[in-house]
Amino acid sequence: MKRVVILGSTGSIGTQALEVIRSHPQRFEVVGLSAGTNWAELAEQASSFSVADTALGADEAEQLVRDVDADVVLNGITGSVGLGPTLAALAAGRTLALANKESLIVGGDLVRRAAAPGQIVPVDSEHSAIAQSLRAGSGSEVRRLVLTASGGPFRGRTRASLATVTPEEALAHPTWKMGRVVTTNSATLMNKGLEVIEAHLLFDVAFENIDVTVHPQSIVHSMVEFVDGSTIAQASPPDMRLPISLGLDWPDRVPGVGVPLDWTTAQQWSFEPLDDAAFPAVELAKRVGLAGGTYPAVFNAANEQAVHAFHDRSIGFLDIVDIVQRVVDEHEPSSELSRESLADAEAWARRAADQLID
Ligand SMILES: NC(=O)C1=CN([C@@H]2O[C@H](COP(=O)(O)OP(=O)(O)OC[C@H]3O[C@@H](n4cnc5c(N)ncnc54)[C@H](OP(=O)(O)O)[C@@H]3O)[C@@H](O)[C@H]2O)C=CC1
Ligand SMILES: CC(=O)[C@@H](O)[C@H](O)COP(=O)(O)O
Ligand SMILES: [Mn+2]
Repeated sequence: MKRVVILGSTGSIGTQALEVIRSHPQRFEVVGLSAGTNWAELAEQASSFSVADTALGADEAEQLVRDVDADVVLNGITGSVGLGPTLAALAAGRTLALANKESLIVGGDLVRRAAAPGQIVPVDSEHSAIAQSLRAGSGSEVRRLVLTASGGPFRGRTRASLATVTPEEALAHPTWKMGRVVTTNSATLMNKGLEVIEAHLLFDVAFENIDVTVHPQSIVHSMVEFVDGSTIAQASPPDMRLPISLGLDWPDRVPGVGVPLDWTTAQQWSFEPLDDAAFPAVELAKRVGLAGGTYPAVFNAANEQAVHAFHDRSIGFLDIVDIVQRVVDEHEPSSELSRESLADAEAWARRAADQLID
């Protein structure tokens, strides 16, 4: 029986994790829940799962992780605000089932140094796919990682045609139902940029050996190419309950959690190159990841600011990545990597982005 704390329990990841747990009571027990501000839904969840320990906000979530004895902490918080809870889970020796990619990307080596081997289990579907594929070979046999991308709702569009798209259009993801920020990031391809950095940090593969291919069906969730030319991929219908259940019970698989593929439709799978001219976010992310230090924190913070401004209709869709690019270009990196230097870099980036937004 795995004792599980769910951070971000009221969100897309959190509610799906509760679905997995409810349907497998012999395997999992919820012992802690946290949300941002949605106290009513949090209270309902706590009552429904008989959970005594709950938290509101990132600081309380960080304390909950320290106080509650658990085997696994699922971090399903949105944004770099999840960094504190991520570090607390690692320090407490919990298995960290990580959906909150921003905490790893922003924390960088601060998070990597805090994690024991295998302590972080990726929940992000591409990184779960890579972790599953890596079981087919050893680390030294890996030549390349290939991240798949749906291409988002604007796949095939020219940059010029994207100037006037609306928040509603950006949220119409073709294959996944997710929270607002990650869905918007999928539309700008910032999500894929973030995921390239995430893959580098999780699997220690050089950026030059991490590629992106657009796969509109979101069935193949990513692939690993080995030195002998063999490529191992993980494929399943787009359903986050599968990577979530693996995050909770790694390396064991939870029977019946996902619906198998219907192979008679496999001929509809397609792959195509990413249009870097229309969607420059991935190339920018690789530069940011290579620079490291406080650059990823600035990259992500500027994006969080711009995404919120886009949804407030203060800026246009193309302004999001443009603002991120300009803030990154203005950044003077800190020489040290600490929670303080990261917080300072993020605060600077949010102010710089806000000046460009206003
Ligand atoms: N949804 C998906 O399918 C996927 C998501 N991810 C990643 O997982 C993470 C969560 O995404 P998703 O579930 O879609 O997001 P949602 O926006 O649906 O949920 C976010 C959760 O975090 C909570 N939260 C928000 N702000 C804070 C805060 N300041 N302190 C504490 N808790 C907070 C929210 O609480 P409240 O309800 O009170 O606002 C909510 O429970 C993201 O990093 C995303 O990139 C990765 C792959 C797939
Ligand atoms: C389900 C998941 O992991 C998301 O991060 C998803 O990858 C977003 O889809 P894109 O491939 O469009 O970014
Ligand atoms: Mn993903």
